[in-house]
Amino acid sequence: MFSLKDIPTSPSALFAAYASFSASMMLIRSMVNDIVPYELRVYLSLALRSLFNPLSSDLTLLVDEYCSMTRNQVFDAAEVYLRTKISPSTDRLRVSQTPKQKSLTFSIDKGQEVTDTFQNIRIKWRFVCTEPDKNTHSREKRFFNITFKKKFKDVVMESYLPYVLVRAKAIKQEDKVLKLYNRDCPSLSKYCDDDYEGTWGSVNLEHPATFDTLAMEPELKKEIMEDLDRFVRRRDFYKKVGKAWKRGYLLYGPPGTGKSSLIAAMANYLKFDIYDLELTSIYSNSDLRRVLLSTTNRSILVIEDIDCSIEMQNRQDNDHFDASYSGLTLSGILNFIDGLWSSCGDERVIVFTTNHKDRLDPALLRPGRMDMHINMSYCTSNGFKILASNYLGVHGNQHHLCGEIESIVDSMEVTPAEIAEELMKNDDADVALTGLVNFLKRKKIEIDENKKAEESAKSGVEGEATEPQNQIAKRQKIDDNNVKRIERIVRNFRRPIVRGRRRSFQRFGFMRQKYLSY
Ligand SMILES: Nc1ncnc2c1ncn2[C@@H]1O[C@H](COP(=O)(O)OP(=O)(O)OP(=O)(O)O)[C@@H](O)[C@H]1O
Ligand SMILES: [Mg+2]
Repeated sequence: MFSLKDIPTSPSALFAAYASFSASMMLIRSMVNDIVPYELRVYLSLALRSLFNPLSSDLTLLVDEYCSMTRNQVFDAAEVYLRTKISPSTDRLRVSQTPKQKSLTFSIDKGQEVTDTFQNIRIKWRFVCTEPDKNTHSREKRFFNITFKKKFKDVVMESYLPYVLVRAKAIKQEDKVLKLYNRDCPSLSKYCDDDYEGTWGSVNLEHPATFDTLAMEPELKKEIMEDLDRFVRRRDFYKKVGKAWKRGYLLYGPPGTGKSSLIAAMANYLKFDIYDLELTSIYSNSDLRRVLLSTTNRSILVIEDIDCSIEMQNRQDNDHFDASYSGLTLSGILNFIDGLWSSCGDERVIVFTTNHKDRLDPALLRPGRMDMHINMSYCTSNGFKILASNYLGVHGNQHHLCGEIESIVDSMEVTPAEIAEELMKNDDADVALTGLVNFLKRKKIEIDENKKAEESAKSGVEGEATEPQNQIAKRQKIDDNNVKRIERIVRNFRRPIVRGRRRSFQRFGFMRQKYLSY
C-alpha cells in the first residue's frame, strides 16, 4: 500500500526517483514508436488534443502590409481607422507629425491590441511585427490580426471591412491640408520658361471662413450646403445620366459682401483645394485648356470678377476682340464648362464671381450653364447677428444697441465687410457697437444726401455738370478694384516670358484705358 511515508524527502532520493521515472518513460515511448504506426500515432495525438482543447469558435483574418509588391489598401485603411479606436487601456502608442499634418498622430505599436464593436460584434485587432531575419534576408513583416467569433464571418467580411475602408477615407479627408493654387505664385518665378505657363504654385489654404462665420440669410446658407452635399453624394447619379460630375456656381453682388469668403467656406466644407485662375494670365483657348487640365479632382476652380477678366458683353464682338487681342474666347471657356472637362476629372466645382451680373453674356447665365446663381447681398439684420456673435461674442439681442443696429441695417445698403471692419475696431462690445451705430448713421446721411443731389441733377436744378456724390464714390471704388487687377497684370508683365510680357504690356494699356478714369 502506497503511503506518505514512501515519498522520498531528501534531494538525492528525489533525484533518483525522477531519473528512474524518465528512463521508464523513454523506454515506453520507444516501444510505442516501434509498435504503433506513425499515422495512428498522429490520429491519437489529435484526438487527445481536441479532447482537452475543443475546436476554437474564433476566426482570425490576417491583413498584410503588402500584397506581393503593392501596398495593401486594407492595411493602410486599418492604420488610419484604428487611430480613432485607441482606448485608455492601450499601453503603448506611437506618436508622429509630418510637416503636412495639422496635428499629432497617434497609432498603436507592435503587439498592441484594440477592440472595436460593430453591430454588437466584438472585433479584436492586433498589430504584429516580425523581426527582420538576417539569415534569410527577409524584411520586417507587419500585419494586423482581426479576431472575432466565427458565426459573424459574413457580417465582418461583407459589412465591417468595407465600413473600415470608407471611414478611413473620410478620416483622411478630414485631416487633409487644403491648398490654394495660383499661377502668380512668387515661388514659381524661377521657372521662367514656357513650362511655367501650365504650372500652378500652391500655398496652404488657411482661410478660416466657414458657413458658421458667414453673414448670410440662414435659408440661403442651408440651400447652398444642401446643394453641395447632394453634389458630392451623387457620383453614381452623374454616371447614370452621363453628365460630367461637376457643379457651377455664380456668385454675384457688390464688393465686400462675402463672395471670396463663401468660396473659402465651400472649400473648407467640402475639403476641396482651390485653383484661383486669373484669366488675365491666359492668352489663348489652348492655354486655358492646358491650365485646366493640370488641375486635380476634388477641387474648386475659381474665376473671380469674370466681367472684368474678359470682354463678354457680346459673343460676336467678343470673337473679334479675341482675334485681335488675346485669343481667349467666351466659347472657349463655355466649352470647358459644358463638359470638355468631363473626360479628365471628377468632383469639380467651378465658381465665377462678379460684381455686375448684368454685364455678363446671357450665354453664361443660361440655365444649365451655372447650376446655381447666388446673390451675395448687402448685410441684413440676420447677417449682423452673425457678425456680432463672431467678432464680439454678442449673441441675439444681448446688447441694448443690437435692436437699433438691426433696424438701421435693414433700411440701408451696407456691406458685411464694412460692418466687420467697424466691429474689429474695439474688443469692448459697448465701444465697438457705439462706433458702428455712429458709422451707420453717418453713412445713411451720406446716402440720403447723394440721393437728393442725384434727383436735383436729374431735374436740372443744380446744374447738369454736377456728378452725384455716390456716383463719385462708386467710381472711386471701381477704380480701386481695378488698380488691384492692373497691379496683377503688371506683375505678369514683369515675368521674363517674352510672349507673356508683350501681351501683358498690351493688356496693361487696355485695362488702364478700360477701367480707370484717368
Ligand atoms: N458675408 C460675410 N460674412 C462674413 N464676413 C464677411 C462677409 N462679407 C464680407 N465679409 C468680411 O469682409 C471681408 C471681405 O469680404 P470678401 O473678400 O469675401 O468680399 P467679396 O464679396 O469677395 O468682395 P470683392 O467683390 O471685392 O471681391 C472678408 O474678409 C470678411 O472679413
Ligand atoms: Mg472677392
